[in-house]
Amino acid sequence: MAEKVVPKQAPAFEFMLFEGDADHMRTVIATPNEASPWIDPTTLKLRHRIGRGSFGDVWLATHHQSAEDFDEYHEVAIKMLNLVKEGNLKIIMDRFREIFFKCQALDSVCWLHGISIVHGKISIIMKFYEGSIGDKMARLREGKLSLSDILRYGSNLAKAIMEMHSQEIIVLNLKPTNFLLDENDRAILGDVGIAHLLLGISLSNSDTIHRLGTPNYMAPEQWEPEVRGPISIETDSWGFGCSILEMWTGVHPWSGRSIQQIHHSVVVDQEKPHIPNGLPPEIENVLAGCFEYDFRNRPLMDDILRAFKSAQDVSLTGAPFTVLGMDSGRGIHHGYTEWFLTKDHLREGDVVRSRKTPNSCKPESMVIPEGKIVGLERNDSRDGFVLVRVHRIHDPLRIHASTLERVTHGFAAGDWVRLKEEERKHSSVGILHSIHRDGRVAVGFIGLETLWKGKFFELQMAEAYCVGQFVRLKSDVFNPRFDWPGKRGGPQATGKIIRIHPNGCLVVKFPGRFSLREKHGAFLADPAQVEVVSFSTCPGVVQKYQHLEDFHWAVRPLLVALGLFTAMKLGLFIGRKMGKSKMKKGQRTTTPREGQQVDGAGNSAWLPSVATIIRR
Ligand SMILES: Nc1ncnc2c1ncn2[C@@H]1O[C@H](COP(=O)(O)OP(=O)(O)OP(=O)(O)O)[C@@H](O)[C@H]1O
Repeated sequence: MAEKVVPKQAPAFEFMLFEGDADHMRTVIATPNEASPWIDPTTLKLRHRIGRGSFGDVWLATHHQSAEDFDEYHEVAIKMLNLVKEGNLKIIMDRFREIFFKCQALDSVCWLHGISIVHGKISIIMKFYEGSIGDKMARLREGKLSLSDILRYGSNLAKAIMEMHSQEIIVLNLKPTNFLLDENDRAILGDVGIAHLLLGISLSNSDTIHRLGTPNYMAPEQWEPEVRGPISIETDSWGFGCSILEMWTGVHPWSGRSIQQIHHSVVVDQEKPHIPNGLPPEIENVLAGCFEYDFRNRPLMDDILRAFKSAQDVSLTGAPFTVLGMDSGRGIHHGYTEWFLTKDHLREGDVVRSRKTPNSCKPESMVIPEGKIVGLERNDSRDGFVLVRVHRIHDPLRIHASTLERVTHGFAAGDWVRLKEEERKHSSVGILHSIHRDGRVAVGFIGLETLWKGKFFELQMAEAYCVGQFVRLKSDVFNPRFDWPGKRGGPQATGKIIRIHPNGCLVVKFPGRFSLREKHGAFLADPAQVEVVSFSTCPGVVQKYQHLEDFHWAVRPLLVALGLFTAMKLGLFIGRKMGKSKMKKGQRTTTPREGQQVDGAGNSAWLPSVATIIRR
């Protein structure tokens, strides 16, 4: 490829820098007396392009440094990001500076030299590595890696991603071409969270999907994080799982499908990538967890690393593979995956209550409404029994930790909460994802791409919703966040909750509406904008009947038919009675045939009135 040399002052560069120059940009990203990741673009010389991805191109370049007594240069890789709107430059630079300093301490993550603006594009300057796992796979005949390589690289990468998560960076773009290899054949995480860097920022090509990751590797919540999200560290578990499958099979996940088809499979149909046979059970089990639709049910990188390390140990000793974990049955425990249950470790002194079944609105059925942990059977409460002291029971109860949830400051993960101060940018009602013992909380709200972080005292409990409930828009909501269908002869339709996203977004179907167009369609609702409808809260018979119609569109035609049938029967019965009584009195005035006609006439008089009653 032709060698390119960066001009000292590229015109596009000046244009992108708010009428300024490189010095101006330096002041934007570095405050006085602070080390700066800024690299003067005139010291960079582009050699040739080595990669082209959805976030931009990667170039091999040289970085020149000189002083009076020395002049040296070294090879670097430069990721030139796609153009961003001018107003967003400072935000990205600020975010990069944060990532830059955080990554300096991480040894499994691509070494960053700094940032610059080359040809008007934000350019991340990195160490130049040997190549990527994607490149290595491309060189192999079937594109597959050996199991020992997969286990080794998998451990390297899980550790690297864990390091990123510990710095509160979500990578979001995990795939074999973003896994670099160093001179010791160690896998290094090559993407330092560029998608995270661009969260909430519109690119000039307005391609939002590519802003959020690479479609084949994207988790369900990654497609529309404000609506079906938020994205969280477990979003990376999905991308990691897809990458491991690709290394094992040599085939891209969802290979041959268009972006729209992948979206439909992953988000609408809730399909999971197929896990072929032959992987160690630990790996198969942890990968199955990576593809849980609700990210809270997925394993954390810590769990993934443990599974890879254990499989690596077993494969090194040559012993047969065994399954580790809570029990050999694995999978779902009372509606929660083992990965969900092991996220919070109980400690002595914790206040606990019985864990609700997922989507349950009935806390009153709890075995332990409130208790305090006074002992752990093992030091690690992940997989064991705990002793719980319950008010008015003399001896502590021995209970399995997985059936309990921690209550801190009155809140437990999974509770529905409302912000005390209304927020315009996002819904004020959401689902609590975690509460630390020191009162820090993380909540999923519609309208936010990531978890909202704050303190417990900013929240109050909100009404809980569950699957199967009927809801309608509140009467004072004139501009709902999402479209809501109207009702024939009434203002708002009532729908049934069929799913609840981790941010509290309700997925609602309208079984009371017959529409071929909407046969498979579902609507979304903001929990802050709807109210529950039930028989007990419907005032009066008419409203109760109306609610009955919400259950299925066939209720109304069925009742009309039933009404007509009853009316006919009643008409015939009365007609016959009247005929008989007239015959008894010897006042037969009509022939039986004529009598039937009279009955029929009586019927027709009944019909409209019955039909009117049945109609609302
Ligand atoms: N620091 C680096 N050192 C050496 N080669 C690199 C480096 N970064 C990237 N590459 C090379 O560039 C290739 C493509 O990288 P790039 O990140 O552009 O593509 P991508 O991963 O498909 O896209 P994107 O990350 O934008 O979604 C990699 O497979 C690797 O060969």
